[in-house]
Amino acid sequence: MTMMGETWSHIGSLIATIMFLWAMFDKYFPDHLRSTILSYSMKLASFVYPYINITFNEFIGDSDKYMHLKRSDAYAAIETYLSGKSSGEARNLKATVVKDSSQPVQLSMDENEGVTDEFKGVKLSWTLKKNTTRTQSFSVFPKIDEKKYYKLTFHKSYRDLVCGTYINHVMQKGKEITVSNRQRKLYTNNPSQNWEGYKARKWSHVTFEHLATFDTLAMESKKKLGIVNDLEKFRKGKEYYTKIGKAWKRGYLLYGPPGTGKSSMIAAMANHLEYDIYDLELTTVKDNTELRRLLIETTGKSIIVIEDIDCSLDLTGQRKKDKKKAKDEEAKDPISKMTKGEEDSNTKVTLSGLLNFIDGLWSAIGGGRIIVFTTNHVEKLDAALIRRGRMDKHIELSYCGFEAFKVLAKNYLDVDSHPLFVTIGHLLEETNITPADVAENLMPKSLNEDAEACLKKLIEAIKTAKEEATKKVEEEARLKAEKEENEKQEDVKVDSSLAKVKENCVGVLVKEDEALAKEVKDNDATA
Ligand SMILES: Nc1ncnc2c1ncn2[C@@H]1O[C@H](COP(=O)(O)OP(=O)(O)OP(=O)(O)O)[C@@H](O)[C@H]1O
Ligand SMILES: [Mg+2]
Repeated sequence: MTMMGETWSHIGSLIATIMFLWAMFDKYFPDHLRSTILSYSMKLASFVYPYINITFNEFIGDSDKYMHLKRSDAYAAIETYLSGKSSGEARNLKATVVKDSSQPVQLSMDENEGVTDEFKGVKLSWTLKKNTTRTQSFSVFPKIDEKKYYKLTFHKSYRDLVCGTYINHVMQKGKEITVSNRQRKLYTNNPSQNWEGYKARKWSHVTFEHLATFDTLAMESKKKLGIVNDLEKFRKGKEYYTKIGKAWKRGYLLYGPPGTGKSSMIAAMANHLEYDIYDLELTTVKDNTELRRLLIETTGKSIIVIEDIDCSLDLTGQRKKDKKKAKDEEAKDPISKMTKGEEDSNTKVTLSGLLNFIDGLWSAIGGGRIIVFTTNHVEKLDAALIRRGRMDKHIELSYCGFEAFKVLAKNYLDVDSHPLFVTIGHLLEETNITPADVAENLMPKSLNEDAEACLKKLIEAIKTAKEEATKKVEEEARLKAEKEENEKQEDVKVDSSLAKVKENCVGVLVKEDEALAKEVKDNDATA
């Protein structure tokens, strides 16, 4: 279609141009005849060449001002969309190195090559063209100006389909391919003393390569499905959030004992949504201003994580502690404290600072953002920090149940069932053991260790954990009883000393009374 189309295009254009010029410049043509000829020349051109061409330039903007030229998003999307088709069809290909992509070398068709595409049964043709013009510049050598563009050619009867649906489809698919090829990043914040200077950055990043997914995550399937659905709703909810006038963000609080999968779940979320992760280490953030500067630099489609929020900062006690410290210091040096006290509250990341940024305007910039806090001690957190609306979903990651064990057995040993599963099921009902410990025991330590050996190893580990837990409970009960006994004895001691004191007091009082009575008697006698 391309070669033939090109030929007919030229013939059609030539005939139409001749007729057009003839009608335009022949002064003997009356006006009405001239317009009839013009209309017929267009129809003839369209009959000879019934195709429509659309061009997409590589650069958009003011071509006289190179600084103002911008690579067109549409061109980039078309290039990505066609890259798969080009490598199969085109004979001359061009290889480009793409940074931060899972496919670092992208193949696209070279200039003057063409590929065909099919959409809803309609055939379309794409060609890559280049216009080269020479412009005189101040330099001795003329400047060569190259303009590349994609040309889309299709039959005129599909104008509505192509303009209405196909072009959008190409843009969307192109962007989707870019996103799926893009390697995701794990960012960590740099201490602020490294923010200034050449190439200084607030965030450093590495390629995010955690392999955890919701399939490998061990937890009850119903709970897992609930979380996946919630994430899906969020991902597709851009319009909904816009409609209700809320920033497109969602907060998750993950809580539970160490080794129950909080960090693994964050990785699974990022892999599911194909989002980047910003791992925010709050202890290295000096104050609220720094926190704001860091958050403003985060991009959309990302998960901002603050792990162990209760340890990162004493968020609840911070203000109380500051006040106490301020009071003590003020007592020692009242004058200097007048200013220093105020300074203190500004030189820390405070709970209210953190809340402001979670709710703040920055979160509305760009694409969707997820904020995740993790903690081992949910009871320690300030209610304001985790109230619904800030942390929309609270997810408890808990000890390993039978369902979670089955996921781990499948992951680590590739077994769906085994006679030992029954024993393990009973033991797990009675024992608190983390998925991390179960996983550790299920992992074969040598080539000779088969599934059964690993399951037996796990049974032993659960039994040991059970015994240790029983011992711990007994020890705790013993300590409690001991403490109570000590307290009782203390009480008895206190009571007896109180009684002695009372006795002494009574003795003293009686003596005083007797002395007083004697004095009165003596006085009376003298009188
Ligand atoms: N629910 C789980 N599903 C699958 N693997 C798990 C799960 N929980 C723990 N693991 C395994 O244990 C390891 C430690 O888990 P993870 O780091 O996610 O725990 P955590 O809850 O974040 O612990 P901490 O509170 O100490 O940060 C993981 O690398 C993973 O192999
Ligand atoms: Mg963790």
